[in-house]
Amino acid sequence: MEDLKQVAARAALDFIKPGQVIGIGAGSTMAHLVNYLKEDATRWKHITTVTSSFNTRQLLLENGFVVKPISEVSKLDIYFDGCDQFDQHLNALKSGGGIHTHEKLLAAMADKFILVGDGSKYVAQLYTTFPVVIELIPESLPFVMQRIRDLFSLANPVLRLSNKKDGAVISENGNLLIDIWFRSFPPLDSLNQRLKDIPGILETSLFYQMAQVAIIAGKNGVEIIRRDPTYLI
Ligand SMILES: O=C(CO)[C@H](O)[C@H](O)COP(=O)(O)O
Repeated sequence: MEDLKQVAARAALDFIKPGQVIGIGAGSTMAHLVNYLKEDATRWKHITTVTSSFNTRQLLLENGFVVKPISEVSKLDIYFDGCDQFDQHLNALKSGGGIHTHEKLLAAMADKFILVGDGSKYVAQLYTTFPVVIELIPESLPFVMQRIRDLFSLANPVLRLSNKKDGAVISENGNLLIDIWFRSFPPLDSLNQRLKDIPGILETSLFYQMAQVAIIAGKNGVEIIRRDPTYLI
């Protein structure tokens, strides 16, 4: 039997047209999407894919899809991705994977950025159960830590460490990651800019008003949510 992530992934197929350039993000929901594309390979063999994720790339290649490097693409028809959590305005936290810089790049270059997930991801407003993650250049670590503590008195910035090897997690760009644990979120509309104004910080895992559409699978079926109700899908 399909679980809800599979149901959401299957519903995503309705948005794709053969021949399109499709971005696919990270996580188990995106793996289900790749599997569904593979199941109907004759229909989907002519799509070109681009991905922010090492694991998704491996899966796409194993299943015979064309995968273009991000560095060769400036525009996508659609970017699909999961998230940790998103709210009614489709603001999303994409903190778990630590690959938000590439994810945000793909989201920004897509005509449509579509969040895909099961109903547990959809919350009235974002909770601080997930951190906001920042990617920063290694040299800036002590400065950025201090500046975050100065700017946000109730924030706890924690360097992300690897549990599979000694030392810090190194991003795909050779940088460090800091998980910023907020007791309550500062206003979301200015949070990205306040963080990115700190020299050394490259990008944050808060996707503020970026997604146009969300596909959510719940007990009562699939719901399609648009950030702007007049947006044509
Ligand atoms: O945001 C993400 C990575 O940063 C993933 O998309 C998110 O963790 C969703 O994973 P899953 O589909 O397994 O629930």
